[in-house]
Order: sequence, then structure tokens, then C-alpha cells
Amino acid sequence: MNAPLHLERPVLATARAAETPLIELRQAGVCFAGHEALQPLDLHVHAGERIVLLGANGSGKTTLLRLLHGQLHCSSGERRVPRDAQGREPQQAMLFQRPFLLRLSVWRNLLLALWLAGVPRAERAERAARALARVGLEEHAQRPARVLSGGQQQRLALARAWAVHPQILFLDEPTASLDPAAKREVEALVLEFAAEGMTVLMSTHNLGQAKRMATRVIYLEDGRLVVDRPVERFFNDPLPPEAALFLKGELPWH
Ligand SMILES: Nc1ncnc2c1ncn2[C@@H]1O[C@H](COP(=O)(O)OP(=O)(O)OP(=O)(O)O)[C@@H](O)[C@H]1O
Repeated sequence: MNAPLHLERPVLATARAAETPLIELRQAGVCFAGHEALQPLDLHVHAGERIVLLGANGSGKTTLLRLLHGQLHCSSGERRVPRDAQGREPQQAMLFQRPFLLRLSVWRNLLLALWLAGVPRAERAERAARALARVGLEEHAQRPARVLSGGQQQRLALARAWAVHPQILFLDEPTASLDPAAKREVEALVLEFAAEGMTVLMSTHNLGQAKRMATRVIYLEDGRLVVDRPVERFFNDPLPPEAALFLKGELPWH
């Protein structure tokens, strides 16, 4: 009989055993009014990983992202995050399928985010300008944020996240409503951020995107962690039947 697949560990596990994880879940589960959205699971997130969450609608991807981010509390178990000398968690940012942008200019949306993150006033304009340049939106600074195209809005959301220098970036289906070109632009930016050292956790329904973006893939079904593997092994090795069926159903991927 096969060992339960959710107990598999990524290849780097041995090398990383001594590393302190950025986020650790210990038998952490989430219930909403008696409904078990996420069954208790153990998970370590290490610096530099790009973890992609896969699973059907309602499988628990968003719930897991929000739990890791600290937006949701565990109903059982615990979430541990090492804090710095000031008792702060690592800086984190989260992006959603549809960016939440205020009825302000692109520029003011950025400044507001920097203010909320506690960035001193004297630094805000320079950081905002660098962030806009980073995502190629300099020329749109004075336009109302909400009139930008979907792809531009998501790039603005990325600029807003990048500007506060997060150590961990969470993305919940960030390209689900974008056309292929805009999707590739967002993917390229996220990969650039990751190459600079940002740890990335992302949910998607797009298997091609998981292949392009992930170092590690987690597959969820009905709130249960079924597979947790390095990306090569996820796509090349035999999967448990439910995960194999999911992959088959999602083909062909783009
Ligand atoms: N705030 C909430 N209150 C009650 N139930 C919730 C809440 N958020 C999520 N759920 C339920 O928890 C389960 C997991 O939802 P979740 O949004 O995490 O799934 P998902 O994999 O992200 O789905 P999708 O791919 O559709 O975004 C679902 O049954 C959902 O209805």
C-alpha cells in the first residue's frame, strides 16, 4: 500500500531541515460555521520557494492562502511565524484576481499603500516612482486607476505590493481574468520578484502557469492536502487518482 501522499516532503527537505521556515502550519485547519474548509495540515514555507496551489473550485486554495497570510485564524492547530526583534512578522502582500483599487489616480493609490505600510513621507514619492517604473506604468501615473485595463490594473497591484518590499507575496488567481499577453506580463514580473528573493505563494487553475511558475506544487481536494511535491515530480511522477483525474480534466493547458 502506498504511503499517504500528503506526507511526502519536497526534495530540499533534508537540506532545509535546519532552516527556520518563514511560515509553519501545525495541524492547522479552518472551519466556517461548522463547515470544514481546510482539514488539519502541516506545512512549512521556506524562503525563496514559489509554491503553487492547485485544486478545483472550493477545494480550499484561497482559505489556505489566507491562513498562511494571517488573514484567517486557525480553527484548530497553529500558525507559527518567526518575528523580528521588534516583534513584527515578515512583510507580506497579497494580490487577488481583481485588484482592489481606490477611485484615485494610479500615483495616489501607490502613495496610499506606502502610507498604510508606514513608509516615511520623505521616501514615498521615490518608492512609488520606482515601483511604477518597475512594472512599466510610469506614463499612467496620473490616470484614474480604475480606467486602466485589467492587465495594467494587475501590474499596478504588483507595483503596490513590490513598493512595500514584502518578503512574502501571496497571489490568489492573479491572472484568471487576463488575456494571454497580460497574463505573461504578470507572470514575468512575479518571476523577477522571486529572482530577487521574494517568496511566492500563488493559487491558479492554470496548469501551464503552475509549470512555469512553481518550484513546488500543492494539490488540494475538498479541503484536504493531497499532494505536496517539487514541481518536476508533480508533473512527471504518478499522482494519486484524484489528483491525476484533476490534471486530466484541466487538459489541455495553456
Ligand atoms: N468566509 C467564508 N464563509 C463560509 N464558507 C467559506 C468562506 N470562505 C470559503 N468558504 C468555503 O470554504 C470552501 C473552500 O473555499 P475556497 O474559497 O478556499 O476554495 P478555492 O479552492 O479557493 O475555490 P475557487 O477556486 O473557486 O476560488 C468552500 O466550500 C467555500 O464555500
